[in-house]
Amino acid sequence: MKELKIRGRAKINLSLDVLRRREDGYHEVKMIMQQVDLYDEITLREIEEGIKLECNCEFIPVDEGNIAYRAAKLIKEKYHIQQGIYIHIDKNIPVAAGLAGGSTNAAAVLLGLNNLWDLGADKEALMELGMKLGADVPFCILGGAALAEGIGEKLTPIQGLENTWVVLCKPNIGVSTADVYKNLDVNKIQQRPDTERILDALCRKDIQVVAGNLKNVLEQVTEQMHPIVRDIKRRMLEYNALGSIMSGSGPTVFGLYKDYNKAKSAYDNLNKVYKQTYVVKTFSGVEGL
Ligand SMILES: C[C@@](CO)(OP(=O)(O)O)[C@H](O)COP(=O)(O)OP(=O)(O)OC[C@H]1O[C@@H](n2ccc(N)nc2=O)[C@H](O)[C@@H]1O
Ligand SMILES: Nc1ncnc2c1ncn2[C@@H]1O[C@H](COP(=O)(O)OP(=O)(O)O)[C@@H](O)[C@H]1O
Repeated sequence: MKELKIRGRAKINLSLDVLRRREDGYHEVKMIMQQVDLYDEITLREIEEGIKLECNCEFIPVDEGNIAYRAAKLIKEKYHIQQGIYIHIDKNIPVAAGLAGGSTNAAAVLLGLNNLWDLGADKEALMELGMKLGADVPFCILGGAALAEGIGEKLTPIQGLENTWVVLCKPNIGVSTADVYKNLDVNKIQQRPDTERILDALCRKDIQVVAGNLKNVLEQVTEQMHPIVRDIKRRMLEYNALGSIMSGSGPTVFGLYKDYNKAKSAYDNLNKVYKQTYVVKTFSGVEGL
């Protein structure tokens, strides 16, 4: 019976703009996504039949409610695979945090099973399949850094933030992405990110300008429900972050640092109050870098 281990990494949004609400309730976005080296480890092991999932974290579903389970089901159906699969998720990424924890598990299952079963699907085909599971799944398959448009599935790979320290801090609350989008009034967005400016600064590797222009239009919505988000952001800046915003629909707030000692000091201070605090590097999408 074959076995494979694969990492599913978290993402942050360096910018997040919402352009309009579509008829189907989804929103058209324009956002800059960046993977970070905080990951869940997924083990895939062949079994006789069916799909069996286990996770070291007791409060996420282990049946069809788990997006990784649904990813395995989808690929088994699409490629008419009879062989069963056991999935183990060793979870490090906080749940319902705005870091694409579930999406990255689904992406890892699609990438891993394609490999384990020699299905020969290219990344594009897997991304198309991933789209059926969630808007963030295609990016988690692509990896690295990208400009995401459409509902998040139209991806253009870009120069990302290299060798940058990221402090992530999640207060002890979970946020539903659907609720945040529901509470957003697209006509009342006051300040939008200057996406082109950030893209240009990324190309020039000018982290100061990137950090100075971070902007997420969902922040205001989540902040209203959970004012603690504003407080963490204020503290992140107090602890010398070059820039700080909320990631995705939140509630995780991240800060960018060039200097490890400053990042570590911010981590030490925030970790005294918020147990789900991490200091990690940006991830370029290539293993071993
Ligand atoms: C906000 C973002 C930013 O990267 O990330 P997270 O906070 O989830 O990490 C994404 O847009 C989230 O993507 P993802 O979490 O995959 O969304 P899905 O599971 O497809 O959708 C969950 C719900 O969010 C809303 N939704 C999602 C994406 C989108 N472009 N417009 C929406 O309105 C829909 O109500 C949908 O039912
Ligand atoms: N493999 C998974 N990992 C994390 N959460 C999952 C998973 N499968 C299903 N979920 C559910 O999806 C919801 C969103 O979790 P998550 O993907 O971590 O949020 P976000 O997209 O904000 O990062 C949670 O309520 C959780 O119970």
